[in-house]
Amino acid sequence: MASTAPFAKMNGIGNEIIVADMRGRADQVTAAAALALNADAATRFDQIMAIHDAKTPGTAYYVDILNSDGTSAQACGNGMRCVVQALAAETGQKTFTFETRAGILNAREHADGTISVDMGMPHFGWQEIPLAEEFRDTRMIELQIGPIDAPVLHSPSAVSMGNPHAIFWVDRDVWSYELERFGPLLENHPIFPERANITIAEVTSPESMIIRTWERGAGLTKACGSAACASVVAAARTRRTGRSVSLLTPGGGTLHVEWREDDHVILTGAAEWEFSGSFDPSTGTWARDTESAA
Ligand SMILES: N[C@@H](CCC[C@H](N)C(=O)O)C(=O)O
Repeated sequence: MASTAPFAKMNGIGNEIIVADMRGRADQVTAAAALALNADAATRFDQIMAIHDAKTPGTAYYVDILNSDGTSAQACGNGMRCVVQALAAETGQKTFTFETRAGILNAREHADGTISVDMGMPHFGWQEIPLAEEFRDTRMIELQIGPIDAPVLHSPSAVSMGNPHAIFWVDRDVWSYELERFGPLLENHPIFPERANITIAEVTSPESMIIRTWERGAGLTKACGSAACASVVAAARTRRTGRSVSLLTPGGGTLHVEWREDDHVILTGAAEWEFSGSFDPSTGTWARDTESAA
């Protein structure tokens, strides 16, 4: 294997993450490597979080995010928690400032091992999300799926958390919807020029909801952190919940999201290491560390 980089297979409450250590190197994880890693059951992932040397003074690292289809993403809340856990274990530090395509973000590991990531401010303008046509009010946009006179899902809220999200509100079991069928159609709908992450959300109280997400570039996942943030912001904007909400996700894990009065959205939850190895960032060829678990 040529010029390998260390990686850790991790998960953020079930969101499958590869944390790749690209520090001290000038190359990138290629789309071909992402596709190869995702094709192997042992390294199948939803996102790769590639940690690079910092580009901007005041930040510790630049984090590049790749979806399992090889495309780039601006934000990944669950992946950022995995990055923090890996770096905290290595350095003993508890707080970090990162740069991503979406901008600078801060994160902290708490004494109980949970991690909070400041996901920045949400954006609601149709050009910021982006949408393909003008919607003055993105709390509810015109979009539906299913029969025209009896849509199965309709009128989602649209939000940017650095990446595009559409939240469809439902009042019955989120599992009763065929998200695996509707997800790809909605992700690639012409209204979303950069595609979108598609979430079905059931509000269960002013402080709780259940969500399922079809992720742009990754499909159905066990959790999506930026979708949790987008769902809470959209729910609070439409007076469905308050600004501090716990979310049950498909993997059975819980995330907590607080939309602070200063407009920043804080995502809190757990992260878990599974095993470590090394890989070729240009091809995805990999080997497991011999002392690794599982
Ligand atoms: N799993 C992530 C979101 C990943 C990015 C997304 N698929 C996109 O392309 O925007 C999370 O935890 O936020």
